[in-house]
Amino acid sequence: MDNYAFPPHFLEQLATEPGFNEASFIEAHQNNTSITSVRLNPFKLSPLKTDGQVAWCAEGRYINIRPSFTFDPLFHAGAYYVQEASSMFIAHILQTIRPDKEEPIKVLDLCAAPGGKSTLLNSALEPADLLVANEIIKTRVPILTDNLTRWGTSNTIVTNNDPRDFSAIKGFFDVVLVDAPCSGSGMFRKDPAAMNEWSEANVNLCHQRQERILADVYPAIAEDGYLIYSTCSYSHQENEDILDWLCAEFDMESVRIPIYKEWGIVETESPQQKAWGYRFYPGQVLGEGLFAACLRKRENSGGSNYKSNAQQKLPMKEIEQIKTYLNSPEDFYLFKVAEDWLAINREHKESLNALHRHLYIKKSGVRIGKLAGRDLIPDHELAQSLIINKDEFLTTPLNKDQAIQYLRRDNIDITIADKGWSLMEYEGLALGWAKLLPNRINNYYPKEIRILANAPGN
Ligand SMILES: C[S@@+](CC[C@H](N)C(=O)[O-])C[C@H]1O[C@@H](n2cnc3c(N)ncnc32)[C@H](O)[C@@H]1O
Repeated sequence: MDNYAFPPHFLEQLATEPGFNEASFIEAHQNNTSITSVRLNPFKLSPLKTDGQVAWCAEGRYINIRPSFTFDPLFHAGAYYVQEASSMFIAHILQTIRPDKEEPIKVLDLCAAPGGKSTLLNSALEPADLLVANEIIKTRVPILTDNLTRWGTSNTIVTNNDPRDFSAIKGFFDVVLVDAPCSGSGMFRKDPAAMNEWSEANVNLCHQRQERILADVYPAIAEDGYLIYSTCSYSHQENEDILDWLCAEFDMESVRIPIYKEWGIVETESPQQKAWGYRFYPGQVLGEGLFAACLRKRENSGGSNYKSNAQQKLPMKEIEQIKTYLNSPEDFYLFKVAEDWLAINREHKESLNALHRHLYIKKSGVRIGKLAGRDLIPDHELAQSLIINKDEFLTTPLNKDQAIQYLRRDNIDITIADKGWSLMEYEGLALGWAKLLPNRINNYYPKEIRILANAPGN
């Protein structure tokens, strides 16, 4: 942090926050030891070596020495997501409000790219639950879809909409996460240059935008449904003041989240409505700055009947063929978008139809591929999914060097005798497809996500 200093008045304001420890906060920002953490994919077990447990998230792990994730095939296979530890607290909130998983729920992650909290939420959901991950900025949608594709589940829909578009689907979601765009002071340690860009004027602008986003999405929350609100800012205006505004403006009650003292998280109360919030300060927690809170909606915003049995007419013969590529095909609703076949958990057919009427859908369930006569041209999503019936395809195990060659779309140093579409695997996890031919291998790893960087040390 040598060439950077906290913005004027920043520390004075923070010093007035109950539970804030100024000395440990300054030290955590000066000693330059950044903390690396990852979250394991519960659906894709791997031999990743880690060094410690994140206290508030079962799948969260610390890593002492930050490796090059770009050059780890397990990362590309979706075995884990590199995520700052404090953010993983959102899973603890979800578990608190949903202790049993009897009734399926619909969850919206409204500000979702690049997908850290979407994959976090998704890990805690069952196939019969639905996750809609939305991102307003079009250019940020591909990273979100790529990360969800790697995660492998088939109960997600990705949309590219403004929050106001969700006001049309009244009472649709049982849980809405608004991980709001904010002034970002919680990331000063990871990105000290952001200190020079921070301003009180921007905090005020963020506050206004946060109110607008929340007001827009509020009708989409079901009666008795939950709003989880989070920022990576320390500013009162973006945190407790927003809770006061939500409780005053809408019929919402604050939900208290159980925490252990050893976690180092500070519980706060908003000045007027006494709504609980949870603050994470570097130096006091093993993570970066975060604010999170949970509110329950008490009113009914109305909402129409979202049932729709609209069904595409599709050739039975093709459906039967597509089913052979899936594990438990009876669990899925199969449909087509242009020439591509897709599968989503059967329970989500009506939701998909309802959302389709109001939103721009960028990904739904798993894209299986195109039929070309009696052959399938398989999609990358199918390779990385949990629903693929691997018995229908060849598999080619790769060592680490070969996996990196594959992920670069380079030629792979390997001798093969087979012919046909093959899953290219590393440590038992699929990276993507290749077509094995008698004298060469056609590498079908998607160009857009191939490794471009030079290997460390080169
Ligand atoms: C804090 S980031 C989200 C990080 C993400 N939840 C994760 O865990 O990976 C906030 C997101 O809000 C989006 N955003 C920016 N302006 C917005 C707006 N007016 N309405 C909704 N989302 C917005 C940004 O593009 C960004 O992806």
